[in-house]
Amino acid sequence: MRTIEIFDTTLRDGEQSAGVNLNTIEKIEVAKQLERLGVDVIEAGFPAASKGDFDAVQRIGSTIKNSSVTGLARAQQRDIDAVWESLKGTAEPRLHVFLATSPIHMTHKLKMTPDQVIDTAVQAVQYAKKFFPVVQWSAEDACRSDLNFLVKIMERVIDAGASVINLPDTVGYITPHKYGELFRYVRENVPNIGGVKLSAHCHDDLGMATANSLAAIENGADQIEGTINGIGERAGNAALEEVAVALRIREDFYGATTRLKLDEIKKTSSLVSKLTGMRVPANKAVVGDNAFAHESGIHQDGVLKEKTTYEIITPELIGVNSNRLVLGKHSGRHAFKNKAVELGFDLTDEKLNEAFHTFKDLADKKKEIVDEDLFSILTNKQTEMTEGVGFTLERMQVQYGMDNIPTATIELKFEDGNVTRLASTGSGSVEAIYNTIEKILPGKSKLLDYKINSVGGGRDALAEVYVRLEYDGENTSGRGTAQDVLEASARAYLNAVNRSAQRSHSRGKEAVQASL
Ligand SMILES: CC(=O)SCCNC(=O)CCNC(=O)[C@H](O)C(C)(C)COP(=O)(O)OP(=O)(O)OC[C@H]1O[C@@H](n2cnc3c(N)ncnc32)[C@H](O)[C@@H]1OP(=O)(O)O
Ligand SMILES: CC(C)C(=O)C(=O)O
Ligand SMILES: [Mg+2]
Repeated sequence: MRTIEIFDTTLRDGEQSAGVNLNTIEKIEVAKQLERLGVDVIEAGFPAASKGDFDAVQRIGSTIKNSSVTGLARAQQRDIDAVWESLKGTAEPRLHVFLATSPIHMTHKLKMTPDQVIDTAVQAVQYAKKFFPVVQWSAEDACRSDLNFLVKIMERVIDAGASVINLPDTVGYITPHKYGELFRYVRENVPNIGGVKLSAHCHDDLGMATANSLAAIENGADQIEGTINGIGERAGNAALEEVAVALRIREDFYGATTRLKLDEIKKTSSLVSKLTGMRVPANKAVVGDNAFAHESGIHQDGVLKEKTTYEIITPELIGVNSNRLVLGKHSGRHAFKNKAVELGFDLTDEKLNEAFHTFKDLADKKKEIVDEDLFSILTNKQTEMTEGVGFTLERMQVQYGMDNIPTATIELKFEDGNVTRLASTGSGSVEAIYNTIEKILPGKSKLLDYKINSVGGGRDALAEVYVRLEYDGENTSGRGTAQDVLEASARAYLNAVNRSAQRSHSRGKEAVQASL
């Protein structure tokens, strides 16, 4: 049985999803969960893109021990240096460097001739090899590239030292049969390809990312790139959980496996969904809420008689816990801590204690506490921002009546301890809240997007709100959880503003350090 390496790019290509913006603490949590899932490589970011990306890659590189960590670079010394600076202390620093090879990209975007593209790619790989033991080179837009040109440039970058070659379907254009042919063709025609790993990187613009990845495996790909829940640029990337579970369920056909611990899939999916605010559709393969639900009589009858009539994947395979009722208001710290560990959290005693109090408060108000509630409480605690930056919601009162104008009165505490209380109206309760908050805040803000989900089920479920804002000219996003939708809405707004404040705070600290 062949083992396919899994290259996860949730934190790089996945974070390129419109509206997704993870901070360093959140990225570290995702990376730790990817490590538990057992991915071979974590692409942690694009260090040259920003100071925030650089820091996140550096911190992930020093935190993660059981997966390789890599960073993306353009074929430029500056970008390669940034990846090296961020990863040089790690056990096996890896570089992922790319350059487009399709006529469309070379002509219109890079404004380079094919020969210039070859020279640039070769120089970048040669330069990178001075530092990195493993260099992966990607032919961006490989699937719209001329085959002979691909063979020629691959031969040159392999000579220059690239040991992994990725053939991305950057715009999700190719079909499974053609993608398979591409892998076979380069294996048979690039003279120095022996010993080089071939990687597939698919996008889902035509809904074929998983099928294309599997076709690549059938035709000799050694590594599959993708993201959790298939998030990513435009329609997203190949969903790694789909590829891995397809390999397991159709082992008979593919004869290939991965090192993933499949029972960590559900947890990883929930974490990525929660932190990015990108909800997994109920009908999504493998991780959707309905993936194991049987609705119609004939199906239910079949499943009751024999599960395999309508179930090809068991919930247990991906770590779905059928025992949903776990803790209640009479539970103590030990049971809570056990459950936190079982759910994959490693909080400090102090944070665990704070999370326990939040759980107890919720248990007083809510009939049943389910895994989703605990997951939400613990993730919020684990990814909580540094104390003392931003604004705190002290009090809120909202008046709503069908014949009245909704009015919100809000008290916010500033970083320096000052408290401001104001009231304002709006056409609805949430708008009244946001108008009031905007009046109090010193910066100028504009709401760009608002989403609300319930956590778990039942009429007393927690509400989780995601917002995207422009605050002081910068795009930011935030999330808030509370039992009341209005409180969750206010908390999400303030969380977005505080994340923006924290970024300016870090920039300010760096400027002071640089001037010393
Ligand atoms: C298919 C993919 O997913 S590619 C990865 C996409 N990810 C990102 O873009 C990460 C976020 N990006 C950024 O922060 C910025 O775009 C930066 C910091 C990388 C670059 O910013 P800027 O220097 O302002 O350039 P800008 O983004 O406007 O344009 C990209 C430039 O890189 C060039 N370029 C694009 N790809 C490559 C490459 N692989 N190698 C070398 N140059 C490249 C473009 O031709 C363009 O050059 P030009 O300025 O000479 O026209
Ligand atoms: C940078 C490369 C690998 C990429 O993301 C793509 O081509 O889709
Ligand atoms: Mg991509």
